[in-house]
Amino acid sequence: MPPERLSVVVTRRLPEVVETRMTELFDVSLRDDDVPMTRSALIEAMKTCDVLVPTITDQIDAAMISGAGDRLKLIANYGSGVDHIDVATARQRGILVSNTPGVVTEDTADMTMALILAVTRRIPEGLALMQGGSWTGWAPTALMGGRVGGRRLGILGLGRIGQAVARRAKAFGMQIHYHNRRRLRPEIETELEATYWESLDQMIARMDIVSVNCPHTPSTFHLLNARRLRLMKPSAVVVNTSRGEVIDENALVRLLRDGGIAGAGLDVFERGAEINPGLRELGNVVLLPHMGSATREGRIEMGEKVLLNIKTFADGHRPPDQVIPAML
Ligand SMILES: O=CC(=O)O
Repeated sequence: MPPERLSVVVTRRLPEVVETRMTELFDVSLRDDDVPMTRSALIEAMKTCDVLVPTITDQIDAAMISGAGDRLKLIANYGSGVDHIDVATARQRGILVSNTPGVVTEDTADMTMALILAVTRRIPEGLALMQGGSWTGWAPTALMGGRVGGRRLGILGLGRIGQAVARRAKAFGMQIHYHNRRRLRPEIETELEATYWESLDQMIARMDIVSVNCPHTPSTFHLLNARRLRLMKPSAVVVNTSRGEVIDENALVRLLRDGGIAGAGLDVFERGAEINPGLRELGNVVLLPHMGSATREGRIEMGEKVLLNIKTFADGHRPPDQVIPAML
């Protein structure tokens, strides 16, 4: 008898080639529509499948993991961040968790640069002028933004994505500064010409642009709180392509409204798609719908990573991208 195929539940629509390969390899349940599964549907699925493939739009909390069936052995997340999964409870229950790191690095760094340029060079205002048909021609003082070359960029979290941002920013002539839990090896600092700041407070008080590139964990929740945000220069700009929870969004809105900082570029929000109405009313912010890793190539590579994690597990080994609580 051929070995029984793993039963896999995928919570969202994935790129077609990924879904096709899933179907070839596993006994897979795919979605017809592309809306998040309800909590009760997820709970039901977790009682019967061997592998769950969730995304950031699924909250997989302790109660759901504790109530999962004995069959559930692997939560193979489609995405790099796993802050929506209670990894500690999964570990206690002997359920493995994996993610898709690496393949989102360059695309997310590109989007970070896009946000930095969009905010500092006022691209959305230019776009609105053109779309509104009200542009009357070149003018010496129209839509003057700030030059990025020579500006100090403070990267919060110089991991894979942070380093990719640093390489790009260096090519734009920016000065690279960073704060990280651990100082990086001297050769990396030399390659990036990056200055390390042990004190986040001291760093952000001196930066022209602050880029959030650390993951959201209990220790980075509201790392940029009201007090820290107020340390920033009034001319400074903050961009976030990581997770909304790292910034106290209400405090940020207040600060932007009062002119405490010059602008913000946000691809992620504290309450997901529930955008703080205050943010939408501000002229000095650029908002994107969490599309940092959204390239066709990247989304397929994420799927390939999920497939490899499940396949390796099915073959009796640990998934290559296993996440354990100590990593968070
Ligand atoms: O935000 C996207 C991811 O976590 O991969």
